Amino acid sequence: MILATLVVFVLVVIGFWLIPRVLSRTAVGHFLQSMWRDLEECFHRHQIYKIPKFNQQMQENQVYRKVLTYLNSLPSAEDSDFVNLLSGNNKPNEINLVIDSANQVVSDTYLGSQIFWKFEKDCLVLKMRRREKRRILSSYLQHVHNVTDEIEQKKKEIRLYINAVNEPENGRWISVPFGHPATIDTSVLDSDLKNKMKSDLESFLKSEQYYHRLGRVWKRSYLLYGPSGTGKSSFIAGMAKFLRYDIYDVDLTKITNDSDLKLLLLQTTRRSMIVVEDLDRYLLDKSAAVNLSGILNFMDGIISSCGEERVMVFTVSNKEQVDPAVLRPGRIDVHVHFPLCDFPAFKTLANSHLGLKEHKLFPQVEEIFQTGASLTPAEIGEIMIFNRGSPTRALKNVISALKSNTDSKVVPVTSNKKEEPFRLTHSVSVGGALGVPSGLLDHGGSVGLPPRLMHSGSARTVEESRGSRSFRGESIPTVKEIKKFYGLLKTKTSKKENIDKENSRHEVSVF
Ligand SMILES: Nc1ncnc2c1ncn2[C@@H]1O[C@H](COP(=O)(O)OP(=O)(O)OP(=O)(O)O)[C@@H](O)[C@H]1O
Ligand SMILES: [Mg+2]
Repeated sequence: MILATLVVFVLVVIGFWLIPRVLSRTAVGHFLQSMWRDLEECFHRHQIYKIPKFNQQMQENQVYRKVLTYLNSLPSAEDSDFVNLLSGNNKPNEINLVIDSANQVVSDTYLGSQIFWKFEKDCLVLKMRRREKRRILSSYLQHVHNVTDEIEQKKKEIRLYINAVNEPENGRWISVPFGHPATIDTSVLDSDLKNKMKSDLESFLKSEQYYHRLGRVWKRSYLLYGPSGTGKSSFIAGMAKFLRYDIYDVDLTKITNDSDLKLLLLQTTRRSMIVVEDLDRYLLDKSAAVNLSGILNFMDGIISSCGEERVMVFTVSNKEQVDPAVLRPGRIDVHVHFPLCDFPAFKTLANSHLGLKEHKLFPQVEEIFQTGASLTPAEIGEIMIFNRGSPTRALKNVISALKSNTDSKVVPVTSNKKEEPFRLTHSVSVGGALGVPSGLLDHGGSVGLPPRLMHSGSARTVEESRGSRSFRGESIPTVKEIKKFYGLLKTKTSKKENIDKENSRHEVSVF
């Protein structure tokens, strides 16, 4: 008797444990579940909303499109009975799951409430409990809108816009897909600084409500400053990719007057990055079509006249030469300094360009950096790329170029400007002074330099060739020569080079 009771008890326990598991994995279970759900819903009054595919003018209803995108992103979409597998629009290798629209019901949960979406012919039907609609309807629709926006933003192809001469058919901007490979992570900068920039951009993206609560327009401005070839433009590419914003690259030399500049800005879209490169050089040009007040109006005016969700980025070689009115808090929110290469940056470049984590020549390189020698990351990067077949030769050439830089150094241009007290400034300084080793080139000094650079100025000296540094009778390339050789030089205008080379500090100042 006791044994029989025990057996029954064990069977009951197993039954209770087993049956739900079996049911949850079988079609019978699925059927029973949906029956139960329908039965439960029978006891509630429901509110139905229809979202037609087309509006009264037979144009696509944007709400329908957004809801469809939202539904396809739900985890329950994957579990729905019929799912189509479709290739991506511009990416044939990508496979997307898309709910088959034939009479399917997709359920969603929001703030603890069950919501049902039904696909009908040319419309979507939203069903929710009537007593809950007041509590959740508007915030649920806002949630659908936000999620869809985020998905579309992620999928969006970034475009680069450049201002052309006015063409009535094409407008002021000509655009191309933006395929620059640089990211914030590939920039050789102090990692703390990169993280600060990322979190600054991230918090900007999430701050719409915050800005509006303060009565401020949702926008942020950045000043990237540092010598030519320190990675400012590449960083802009990284920022745009991080934000997934289009870039509007304003070429001020094509602007005819102040109102022309304003009109140009009116034709930009939200969620875009407006970039003005080399602002210092433009402001110094007395024949420029737009003067300082025009630029200030442009910096402020964009906010009110062209909408929100904009990031503005200005680059300058030398911040000291820019009128303080341009840089004041409110016009520029964040200052980012792009320094010359220091030893840690050199090691990062050696790792990424040559695959070197350590090398017997590193101590020599470090010593030379400690003497105060430095080159731009662009200069060091190009030497490494050119010699990537032989890391040792690459390092020897870097050492030679650094040595020549120390030899040809004039009195450092230093700034006495004091930081304003309320700035949050992050600094990483480059250190000391040590001797430079000799006899580092194994194949006659310039082996390993790009061929164009080997004979470009071999007979010239520093005095004869402005900006070209002489080393053992051979010319060491300037960044401009290297860029020209690799087709990297912009045709715009000549650049004032390496003005504040000795000021090798990373800096982010947040106002
Ligand atoms: N900090 C850096 N990190 C990674 N790459 C860099 C860095 N600095 C320069 N480079 C490389 O050097 C080249 C030139 O850089 P970039 O054009 O971004 O410099 P820039 O500061 O904008 O110069 P300019 O003021 O002359 O416009 C690019 O190929 C870039 O990849
Ligand atoms: Mg640049």
